[in-house]
Amino acid sequence: MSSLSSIVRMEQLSALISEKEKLLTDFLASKELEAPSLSVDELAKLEVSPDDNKSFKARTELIKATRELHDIFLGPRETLMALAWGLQAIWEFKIAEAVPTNGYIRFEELSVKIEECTGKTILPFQFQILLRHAMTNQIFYEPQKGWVAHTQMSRLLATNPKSNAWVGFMTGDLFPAFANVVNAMKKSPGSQEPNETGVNVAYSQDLPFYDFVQLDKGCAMRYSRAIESHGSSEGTDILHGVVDGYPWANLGDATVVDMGGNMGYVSVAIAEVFPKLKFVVQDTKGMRSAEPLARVPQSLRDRVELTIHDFFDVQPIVAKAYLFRHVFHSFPDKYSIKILQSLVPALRKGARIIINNGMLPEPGTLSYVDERSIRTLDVVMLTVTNSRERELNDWRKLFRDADPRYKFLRAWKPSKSQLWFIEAEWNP
Ligand SMILES: C[S@@+](CC[C@H](N)C(=O)[O-])C[C@H]1O[C@@H](n2cnc3c(N)ncnc32)[C@H](O)[C@@H]1O
Repeated sequence: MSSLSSIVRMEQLSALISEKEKLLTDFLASKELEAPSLSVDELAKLEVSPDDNKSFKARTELIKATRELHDIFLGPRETLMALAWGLQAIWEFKIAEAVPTNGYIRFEELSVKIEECTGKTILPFQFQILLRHAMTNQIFYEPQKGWVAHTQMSRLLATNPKSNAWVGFMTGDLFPAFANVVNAMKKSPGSQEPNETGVNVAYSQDLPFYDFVQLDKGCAMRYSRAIESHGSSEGTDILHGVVDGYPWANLGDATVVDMGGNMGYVSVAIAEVFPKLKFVVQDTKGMRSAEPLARVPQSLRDRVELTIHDFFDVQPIVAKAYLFRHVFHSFPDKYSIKILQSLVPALRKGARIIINNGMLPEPGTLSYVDERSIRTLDVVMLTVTNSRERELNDWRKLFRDADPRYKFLRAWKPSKSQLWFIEAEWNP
């Protein structure tokens, strides 16, 4: 945050916005690319990849600077109050699905359509309350008084099952947990137990998050799709983060055990590019319904196997490498150490432990977008599992505390990824 006087700061931000905006429009013109828009008839996303170094950086600087300028003009009280309320109702009543993908619909017709599709009664005036508020956040718009149409954001909710699951999981399943994280912190100060969290207080139950999620098939499916959505978002996409980010070919003809591998989409993506690798994807029983099994493409079924294994039990499979993607941030040290110790009986000299996870930075050293993303995830982990993201030295210590025969090898961040690789070797 700048300590400059506000006028100088506003001028500085305005100059930066116009400089970066020019840089981006020149870039788009040079590549004959269109600019994105919130209108559904136009381009959804700015086509700029991390390879276009300057333009990519200009975009993240623009996101930060326009947000800061917006908040300065809006003022602190209004900025605090402008939250995206109402998204839960939009998801629950399937309102986005009821709005035509490319046309308009009246509030009255929407009411009839929702009642037909969901059996739930919402009166036109209630739609007006919810949707006109959502419109202040660019979710839907009103092309003519009394009519509703999609913007890019609302249409995504209607047409992208993973984004839809993300919104449902966050606003439906986890919203009560976020509202109760403070109660959980007051009830069990400093707890490192996975069943003393905001989720436990919110739902008055004693199960750790992952067991709780699996009690209800719908919730388990929303959760899986939501993390898949997270895994395909900017900076965490599997191709750039995992497939290109690790030298998989160096493993040769090898078996990789993907521990806590959920529906197997990470292993599938790696297997598609590295034909010498076989994958055993382990997860808990509740994650093994017919849908995940069917999602392994036929052509890969001899190399990607979805199995059931609890990683707190002794690992039965001897393999060259064990992959943990987005797993350890869900477990406080006490439990992460147990996971690493349960692996020991299967380890042979030289076996690799490959972790793909967020890494906490020194404050202020990342771009605004990347820092916001990892700090948000840190809060989510605290809310649902009493765990946290880790700094580099925390990873070294984790291996040391689990067993001194783990040799920490290296940690690196692939250039197009927000996630890091952390690698250790079994060295008895
Ligand atoms: C955050 S998700 C990560 C999934 C996947 N690796 C990815 O990168 O998207 C954590 C996964 O760990 C699984 N999990 C949680 N507890 C487990 C346990 N005790 N044994 C095996 N898997 C577990 C969950 O079911 C979930 O699929």
